Amino acid sequence: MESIGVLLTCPMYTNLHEELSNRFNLFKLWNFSSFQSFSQTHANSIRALVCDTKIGADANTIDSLPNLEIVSTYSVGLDKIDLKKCREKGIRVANTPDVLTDDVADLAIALALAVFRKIPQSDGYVKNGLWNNSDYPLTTKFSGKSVGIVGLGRIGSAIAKRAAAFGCPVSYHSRSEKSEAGSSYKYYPNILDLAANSQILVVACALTEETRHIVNREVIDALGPKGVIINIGRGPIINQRELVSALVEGRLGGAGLDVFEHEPDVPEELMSLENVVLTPHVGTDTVETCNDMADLVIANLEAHFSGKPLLTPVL
Ligand SMILES: O=CC(=O)O
Repeated sequence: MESIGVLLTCPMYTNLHEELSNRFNLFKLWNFSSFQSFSQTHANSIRALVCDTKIGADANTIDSLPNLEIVSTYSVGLDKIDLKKCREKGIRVANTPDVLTDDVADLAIALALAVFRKIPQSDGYVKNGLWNNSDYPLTTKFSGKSVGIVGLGRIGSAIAKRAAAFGCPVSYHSRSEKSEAGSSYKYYPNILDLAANSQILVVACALTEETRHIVNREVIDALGPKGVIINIGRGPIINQRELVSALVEGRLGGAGLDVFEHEPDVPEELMSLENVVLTPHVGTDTVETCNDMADLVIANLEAHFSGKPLLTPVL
């Protein structure tokens, strides 16, 4: 397969780069001054595109690569890929579901614990030598808080399982009621009702046109001044302007955020808030999971170019 041209849209995980270049004729887009300068010379060579949550495959990129057959994304999220265009042009798409579910669900719970128990602040308290002066102030209990999950897919379900183990009653909102959730989790057809009946709202759905800004001012206000939002999905699912003003004005109790509307830019106002814990979109970023994701990206490419079924097809 050494002659097959594969384009990597941006730096991802070095093991993935190495494994790809061992098997394919790998082009790294960031080694060129612009997409135009790359495509003028190499567009015809590219039969596969490997992208991720930072730089995906938009309509222009897809149209500029006349021999593109497959997009294999190093992510479960598909919001950076123009799926309509891929469908129109018969381009296959594969992603990396399942292997990353545990890590993202773990981070959701970790963020909730960090916000309620003020783990980053109490760590700073010890490291800054303040413990000798006085005990750390009391925090808030996480176990037993009602958790509302937006999106009960693979990751949402894994969060639900974890939250239930902490004694948290779990409810959810999604497009339709999930039969497999049975009587364990209460379904709310309306996200406002979910927020009004939850102490913690966890955003775990995919970003689509329907879910963009689904968490708006009304939803935030329904959660209220003691409520906490956790977002491990995508930034634009929450109206970030409304989130920031609710936090600054004390209309929302706190937030644990791994994703942002214009990442890596993070609103300045969030930096100094005690009730906010921020992580830089690292939900899947453990060595174990990144190795599994990289293996899946490559396995999908190899399957495609050997005429075998994709392991995790989207299209
Ligand atoms: O955000 C991470 C992913 O979509 O894999």
